[in-house]
Amino acid sequence: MIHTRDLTRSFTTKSGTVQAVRGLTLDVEAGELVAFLGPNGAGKSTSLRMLTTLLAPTSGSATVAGHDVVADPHGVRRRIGYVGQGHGAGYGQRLGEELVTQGRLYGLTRAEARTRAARLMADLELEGLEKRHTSQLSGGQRRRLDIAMGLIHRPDLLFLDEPSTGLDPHSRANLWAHIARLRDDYGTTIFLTTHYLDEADTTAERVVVIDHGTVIADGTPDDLKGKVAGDLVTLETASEGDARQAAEAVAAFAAGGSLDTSGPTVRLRVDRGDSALPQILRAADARGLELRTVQVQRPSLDDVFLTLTGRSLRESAA
Ligand SMILES: Nc1ncnc2c1ncn2[C@@H]1O[C@H](COP(=O)(O)OP(=O)(O)OP(=O)(O)O)[C@@H](O)[C@H]1O
Repeated sequence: MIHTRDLTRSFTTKSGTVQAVRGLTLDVEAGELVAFLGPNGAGKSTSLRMLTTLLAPTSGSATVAGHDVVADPHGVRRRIGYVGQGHGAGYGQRLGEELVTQGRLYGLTRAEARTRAARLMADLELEGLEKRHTSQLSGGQRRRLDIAMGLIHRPDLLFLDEPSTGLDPHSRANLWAHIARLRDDYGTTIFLTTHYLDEADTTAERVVVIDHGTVIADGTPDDLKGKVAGDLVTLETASEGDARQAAEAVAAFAAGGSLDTSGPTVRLRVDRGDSALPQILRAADARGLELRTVQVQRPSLDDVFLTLTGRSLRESAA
């Protein structure tokens, strides 16, 4: 559905050339729900703008929904929906009219546009708001209207740029449920950016992390947590001296040497907590060390992000 090879984009500014995207190579298959993550300035928007034909690449190639973004931008546009960060809907119209007008712009007949609008209003819980002016909608309703606008022509692929930003937690949860359902009910491929890693974690089955214009990680949230951050094992011993001994005993299990002690507590990252734990317990036992508590925590996607980019996405969003 999306195939890019060495896609680059640079900008010439007064102070020199900015390489916004450098060699993006990516394959997304039909029906995937992919979260595209990266710190500020990583090149997400520039990539999205190239994939949606709003910006020409400097070099490299990309086919989106079967059409080349440079040779056949109209072909791409007919098959995709794009919901940007700003609101797509105008302010003067009523919600129902807005959707029908959008459908007409995509070449649907008025009857088709009406049927489709009614269906989308039902799917996105906008029923009963048909006559409401778009300026009188809540943030969540507006965002769902934006998504309905992006879907009116039944695209195979939907790009969403920060779909849930600015919404309260309840509306965000609702919106994500809608997004996941779109994929499940219609097989729509979804490619989105977000600053909410916990939401990407629960909704997207694939996460692509970009930094400095290139992909630095690509996998399921679980893969990335295992490979990149590792599980955190916390051992609570009886004393600081015991902690030092325990640290020595278990040092060999720490992935990439990530082990620290603080007071009677030892913390280490391991590739897989479930298989490392019995070995850690045996090693402590062999030295006659008493462990008061043992905890294994799966890392969050934020831990993965921090390990990969040296920045938390929350910091970078601030
Ligand atoms: N029109 C432009 N002219 C010059 N530089 C640009 C232009 N657009 C983007 N850039 C630069 O390219 C780099 C990538 O920007 P981009 O907007 O793609 O990042 P992003 O990952 O979307 O960031 P954010 O999360 O802040 O939206 C940044 O250094 C940015 O300043």
